[in-house]
Amino acid sequence: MTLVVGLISGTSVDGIDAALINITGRTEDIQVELLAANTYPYPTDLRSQILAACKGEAISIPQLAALDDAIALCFAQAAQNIQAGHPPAELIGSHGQTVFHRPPVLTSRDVAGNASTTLGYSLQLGRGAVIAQLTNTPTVSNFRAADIAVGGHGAPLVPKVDAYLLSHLHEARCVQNLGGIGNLAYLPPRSHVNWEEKVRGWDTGPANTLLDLAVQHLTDGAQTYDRDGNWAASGTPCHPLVEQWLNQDFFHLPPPKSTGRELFGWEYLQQCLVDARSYQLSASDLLATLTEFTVASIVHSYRTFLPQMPERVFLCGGGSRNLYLKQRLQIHLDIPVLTTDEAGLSADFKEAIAFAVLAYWRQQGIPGNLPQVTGAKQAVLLGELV
Ligand SMILES: Nc1ncnc2c1ncn2[C@@H]1O[C@H](COP(=O)(O)OP(=O)(O)OP(=O)(O)O)[C@@H](O)[C@H]1O
Ligand SMILES: CC(=O)N[C@H]1[C@@H]2OC[C@@H](O2)[C@@H](O)[C@@H]1O[C@H](C)C(=O)O
Repeated sequence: MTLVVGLISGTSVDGIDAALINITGRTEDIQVELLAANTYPYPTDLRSQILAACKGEAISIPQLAALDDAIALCFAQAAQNIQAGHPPAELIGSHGQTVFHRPPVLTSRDVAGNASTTLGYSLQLGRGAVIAQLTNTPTVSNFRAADIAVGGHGAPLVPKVDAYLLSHLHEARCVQNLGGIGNLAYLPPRSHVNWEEKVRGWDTGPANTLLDLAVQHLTDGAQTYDRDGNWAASGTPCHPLVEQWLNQDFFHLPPPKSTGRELFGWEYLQQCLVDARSYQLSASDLLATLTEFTVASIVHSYRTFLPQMPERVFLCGGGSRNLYLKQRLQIHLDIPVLTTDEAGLSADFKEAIAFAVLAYWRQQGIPGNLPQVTGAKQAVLLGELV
């Protein structure tokens, strides 16, 4: 039994998700017990600085260093707070805060069809050495770098954890994360020969980023998201606009693929607002249309790139609490749409749990990436252990 803390702040930049878990077993036989979980919001000023960096605003190297350590300090505090009242954790897995993500780019193809790509780059702030020092606990961080160095996207990394915690003996499942960005893990039945090799995963596009930015725009910053999707539910989606937005190259790229706020961020929303003008949409229609865009991008991704449709879909991430989004997905997919809570794994804290498991695998010498998901040349140990 190993007690591990997992920490992550995702692309929504809404705060640090922390989970304290007990791990037994290794891969096929791994089991996790969630002992404590909480979200610790960033101080407002720090969140603004992070969002500015994500937006691509200029930042000097001394400012970057200060931001890195301010984030590390918050992560260390979260690690300490989540352990209150429990025996001390043996290990911390800290994803950190993504401020930049660039997938590998295809540069050329030779006559035999072999692709040449530039390496991707993904920057997570909140250095692990500082967290290890402040918490006096071995810490694994910088999980994406090793996968990227062997040609992968460095994302998504959670599908291997999903595979061992959420796959079913006889049922093909999808786990759909609805964070700032959406991503899926396709889990074939475990009874299939070599089922692990048939696991798939990729980023589906925006989940909540555009919706959140639109709500902030419509309320002059008074609200940050559409609670339960109530506002969008009072509108009507504009289907021609959704079709137009789905023409974006990203949705037609075959996996492996990953994305971030660099593509589906503030500038993207500005273009959506311009496009929406010709349809004279009300605020609620705009939110319904952006919600439908998220739903359509997921459904298109499943129908185009999955080897077969799953029998059930399990949602996780903040968007799984958006009842309107969930309802629209259910209607379009026409298969049962549940949350991972209903499969025994917290929908709100699954990513934090996953980074605790990935840290544990790093310590145990077990690779954490799935090459068929990230596009890496090989399976590698993920993260740096301090
Ligand atoms: N009750 C709710 N109703 C509607 N939306 C919600 C609700 N709760 C959370 N959300 C949405 O979920 C978002 C946060 O989701 P989450 O914390 O999973 O994202 P993240 O982990 O930052 O992103 P990613 O997985 O892309 O890294 C919020 O910004 C909000 O849009
Ligand atoms: C670079 C980065 O932080 N990517 C995140 C983001 O948020 C969702 C999606 O895009 C996913 O690819 C990834 O996160 C999860 C934790 C993953 O690696 O599986």
